[in-house]
Amino acid sequence: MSKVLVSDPIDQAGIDILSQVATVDVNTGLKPAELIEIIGQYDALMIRSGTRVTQEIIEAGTQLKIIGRAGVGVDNVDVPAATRRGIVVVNSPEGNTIAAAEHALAMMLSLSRHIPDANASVKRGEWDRKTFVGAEVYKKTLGVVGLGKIGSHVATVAKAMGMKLLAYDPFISTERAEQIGCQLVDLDLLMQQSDYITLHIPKTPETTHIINATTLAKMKPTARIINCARGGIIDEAALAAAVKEGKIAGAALDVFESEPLGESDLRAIGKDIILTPHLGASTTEAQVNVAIDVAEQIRDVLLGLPARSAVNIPGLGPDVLEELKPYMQLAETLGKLVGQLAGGRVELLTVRLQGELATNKSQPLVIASLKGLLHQALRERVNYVNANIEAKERGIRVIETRDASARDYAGSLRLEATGTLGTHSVTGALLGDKEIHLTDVDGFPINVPPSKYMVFTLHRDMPGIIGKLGSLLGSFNVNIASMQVGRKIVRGDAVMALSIDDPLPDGILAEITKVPGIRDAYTVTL
Ligand SMILES: NC(=O)c1ccc[n+]([C@@H]2O[C@H](COP(=O)([O-])OP(=O)(O)OC[C@H]3O[C@@H](n4cnc5c(N)ncnc54)[C@H](O)[C@@H]3O)[C@@H](O)[C@H]2O)c1
Ligand SMILES: O=C(O)CC[C@@H](O)C(=O)O
Repeated sequence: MSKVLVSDPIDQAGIDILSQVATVDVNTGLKPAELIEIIGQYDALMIRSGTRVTQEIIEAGTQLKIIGRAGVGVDNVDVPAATRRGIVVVNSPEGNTIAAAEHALAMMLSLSRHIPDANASVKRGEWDRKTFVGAEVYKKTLGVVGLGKIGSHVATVAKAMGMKLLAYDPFISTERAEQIGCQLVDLDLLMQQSDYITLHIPKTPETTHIINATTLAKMKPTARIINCARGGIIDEAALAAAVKEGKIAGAALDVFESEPLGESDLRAIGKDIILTPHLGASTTEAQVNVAIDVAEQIRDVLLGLPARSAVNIPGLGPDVLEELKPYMQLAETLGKLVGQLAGGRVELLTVRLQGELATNKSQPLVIASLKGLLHQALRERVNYVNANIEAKERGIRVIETRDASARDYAGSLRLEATGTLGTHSVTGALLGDKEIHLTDVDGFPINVPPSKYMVFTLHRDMPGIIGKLGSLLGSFNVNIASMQVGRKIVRGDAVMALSIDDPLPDGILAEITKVPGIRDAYTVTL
């Protein structure tokens, strides 16, 4: 049975799902060295934001197939390192959207009405109605930085509260922003004109300290800023100084450059700064959503099924997978075949989508072709996650072409591999939408279903050659299951495809090429 380590607190609903297929160990609060020590026994790791999955941990996780992040941000996972190792990284892109958006809205209202400090003052026995005079958000301008899932929900609710909306998001169309009721502006204008600014962007090299002393200086002295996205998007030292010096009216932070928050000037500022300990996703509803979402994906991957929200398998969403799955199997088989025919080191792979297939997304088919091509060298180490990287690292160039006019089959796929030993090509199609057939090898038309063990020959089409090959294989006790010859002209060059019941014993390939008329022979395991 597979083993799953859950290293941050997750809802029981997730544990129940994982337990259907695996032994689940919940072991939270581990130090990095402790995690490194035990991770080697596990097939899957499920985390929230508390566990930092570094390259070292990934390298120690020799059995790991999947890392599941019960939440949105995967910035606590070294995704490139996981990808290199072929480990799928999944998240829950939508499970806590509402929770995080509502936390940002709560922060905005708490800031404008000083609720945390007013509450603390009453609890201390005071009745101070002067210190806590607030401001209304109605008719004020909210600047939303990042108009994705959370930013859009914040904007929609804020609009209903009568706020005017500005947004900065270079990857969102004006039409989309207008649908939500936002005017798209650049960051400078947003900083200058907003009364409240709320951040909903990922932490990337571009967004790190995107809010700094210079950008903060552009804000109105009455304006307030909220960060429920990621620590490090705001320069905390610059923010503390801006609030302390009255350059801006206040700030509310749920996330920090380093978590848990250590020594910080932010703690020393009174009612104008509100701090929460990364609570954006901490609602009962969100925790059930993300736990179920991610646990289901871990379960599926452990059962050999695809994950629906893998962050490191480009272009392989659930809809694409469903539609292209049979063609991906075709691509992988053709990749295995052409790689073995080419032998040696392949330098160039040309993937041609033909007929109906020409209108489809090519990326999944390229990934599957590369997975097949690299199987010979990497075996189980290559998968949909790392096939592209492994190919790049080996210097394999990929060219994608399309030919919608190729109509022999509804849709077909042609792979051509050029390597140190020459060029070979194979074409395949699906019969009845499912059954894989090889329809061409090295330009010679054939029509055979691939089988596990095959032999291909390039020979002259002449009387007696098939019989001689049959007798030779028979003399070595090799049983032929099927045989087909493809030729372009009578008594010209031809290709023979043989399916055999067992692997070809060592040394026989050389004997085959000694048969008069046979120029080349290849053995293939699919
Ligand atoms: N506090 C929490 O507990 C909590 C909970 C959930 C999510 N989050 C964080 O909230 C953030 C937003 O999550 P989401 O689900 O809305 O993500 P999302 O991917 O739906 O939206 C992010 C938006 O940011 C935009 N963006 C990317 N780079 C940008 C840049 N340089 N400048 C401006 N815009 C940019 C994208 O175009 C996208 O529209 C993430 O950082 C996520 O990790 C925090
Ligand atoms: O795990 C958490 O509680 C935080 C999750 C949140 O930061 C996210 O990115 O989804």
